[in-house]
Amino acid sequence: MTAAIRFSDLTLGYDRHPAVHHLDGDVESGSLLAICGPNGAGKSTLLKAIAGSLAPLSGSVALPHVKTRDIAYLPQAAEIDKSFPINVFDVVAMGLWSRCGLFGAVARRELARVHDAISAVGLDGFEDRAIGALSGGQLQRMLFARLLLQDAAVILLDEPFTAIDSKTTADLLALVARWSSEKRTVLAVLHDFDIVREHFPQTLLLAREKIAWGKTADVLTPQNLLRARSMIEAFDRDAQACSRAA
Ligand SMILES: Nc1ncnc2c1ncn2[C@@H]1O[C@H](COP(=O)(O)OP(=O)(O)OP(=O)(O)O)[C@@H](O)[C@H]1O
Repeated sequence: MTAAIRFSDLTLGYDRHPAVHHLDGDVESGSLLAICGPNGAGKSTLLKAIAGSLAPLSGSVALPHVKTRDIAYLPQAAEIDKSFPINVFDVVAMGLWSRCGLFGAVARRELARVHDAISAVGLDGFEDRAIGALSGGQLQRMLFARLLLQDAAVILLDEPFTAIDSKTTADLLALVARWSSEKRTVLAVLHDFDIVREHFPQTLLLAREKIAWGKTADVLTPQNLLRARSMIEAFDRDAQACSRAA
């Protein structure tokens, strides 16, 4: 197997308070991996480290065959500033930044690609709409259009279907399936186990450390889920350092 992402004794945290402890393992290139776990388990923290926006406290996360520009990251909806005065077209066009530069003009030939991406997520006619005037589902469709244009080898999705209706979820899951068929590596933080069981062959169950990682049916067992919950409930918020030896 070729590893797209390699975790080596990875410990992550904020102000030296660990949030993810001693994670080891490889994410296989082209795999479709769900990251599950209770609130506060460290799932978003892990995606941020893979995206390169959070440096490890110790250990490493490596993407041996992937350039930084080849990672696309969809943050949680709560992290998007909807008051920013920008329209749908311009947000989606930002998906081209690795080719045009962040503030570069979109070349004429690229305009069609932006329109195609907007169309692919069902937002035809919304090009000039300010993002503050989009519904939650429309906003998520727009962000998926941007991901489409990024054309990345590794795609990180943080709770992509939270508060999204079933039709929009189904449409966006079809895009995830398309990315997977194109052999891209897709990691998604998800709370809906029905979606995970149906659409994600592999799962990492996290509760500040790895509880289980492998085939989804083997990971999402009542025993593992109970263990994950009790790990989070037992967590000492004031702990300065990891209690396990590195
Ligand atoms: N910027 C930050 N500064 C300090 N602590 C943080 C920060 N972000 C997250 N944390 C803490 O790190 C721990 C893991 O948070 P994280 O957001 O990764 O969890 P999660 O599994 O994604 O949770 P949820 O399901 O609630 O989104 C939590 O205890 C959280 O309070």
